[in-house]
Amino acid sequence: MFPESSTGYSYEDCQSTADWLLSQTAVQPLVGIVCGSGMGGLADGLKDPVAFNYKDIPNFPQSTVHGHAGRLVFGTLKGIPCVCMQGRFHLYEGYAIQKITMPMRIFKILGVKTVILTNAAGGLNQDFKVGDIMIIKDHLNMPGFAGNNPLTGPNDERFGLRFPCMSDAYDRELQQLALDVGSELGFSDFLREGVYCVLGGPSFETIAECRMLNKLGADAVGMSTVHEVIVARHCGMRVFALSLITNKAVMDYDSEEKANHEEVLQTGKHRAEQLERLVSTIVARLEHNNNYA
Ligand SMILES: O=P(O)(O)O[C@H]1O[C@H](CO)[C@@H](O)[C@H]1O
Ligand code: HPA
Repeated sequence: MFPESSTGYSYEDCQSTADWLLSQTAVQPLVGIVCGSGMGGLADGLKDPVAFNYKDIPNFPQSTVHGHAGRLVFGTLKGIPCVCMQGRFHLYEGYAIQKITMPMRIFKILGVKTVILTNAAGGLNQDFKVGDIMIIKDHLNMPGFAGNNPLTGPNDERFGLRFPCMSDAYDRELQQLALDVGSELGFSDFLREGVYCVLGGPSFETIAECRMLNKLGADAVGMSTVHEVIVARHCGMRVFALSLITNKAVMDYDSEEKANHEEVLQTGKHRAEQLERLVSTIVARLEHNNNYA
């Protein structure tokens, strides 16, 4: 039904990739970061970086999307050991859903406790502006409604439960921490909270689809993150996620606007510096609160 839908990576495959990585770097990451489209600069903030091209990592898929460099970078952020995906995988690249989410299981075996995911998204909420940063409080998993869920297939209890809860997917303490940090940094004017909806892509949404998604309760729409969140929660890591609103979803037949990937990458560049400060300050506070678990 879906590409290689029943064949994920085994626990042993993930373990051997994690062992290979740990044999090449002294960094034992506590925080895992995923960079969204055009947000790869987050990884450039890591101190004493050790970087691996995805093509050199055993079992790793390759990045095929412009704006996703395809490197796994280890290093420290404000003294905290981190690993950063400079480029993620998407369903529309043709990978099985188990493959695009496999890095979350590698994170877990590496010792990561908290995952911070970022993405570029179209704003459906009419109050949102391009350049706003939305703290994700919940999601709508549209591919999941059609049966395409990354946990499909045999369940390995070493990763987690057959039926994991998702009502607490986005850690509430971390959402509050991000609001506090955003306020201290003077970012409150462009910091929002909302519901992220994932679609398969790669075509952008029609006007009717955007209207429908907004009516269903989505504030932003994109083509990533949710699958990673499900797998990260399944194996017990804490999750914080945010969307950069890179474009306004077109909701009006009189509009001349057309969604395009160049605009998405451009907006990422404009907000890069603030995004990096927000994420690195949150990471530093994780240490302060000692709230890794
Ligand atoms: O979600 P990220 O990886 O940030 O990328 C977003 O930007 C791309 C579309 O411009 C899509 O891949 C969408 O999901
Ligand atoms: O408008 C969008 N739709 C879907 N994915 C996206 N990623 C960035 N912007 C968008």
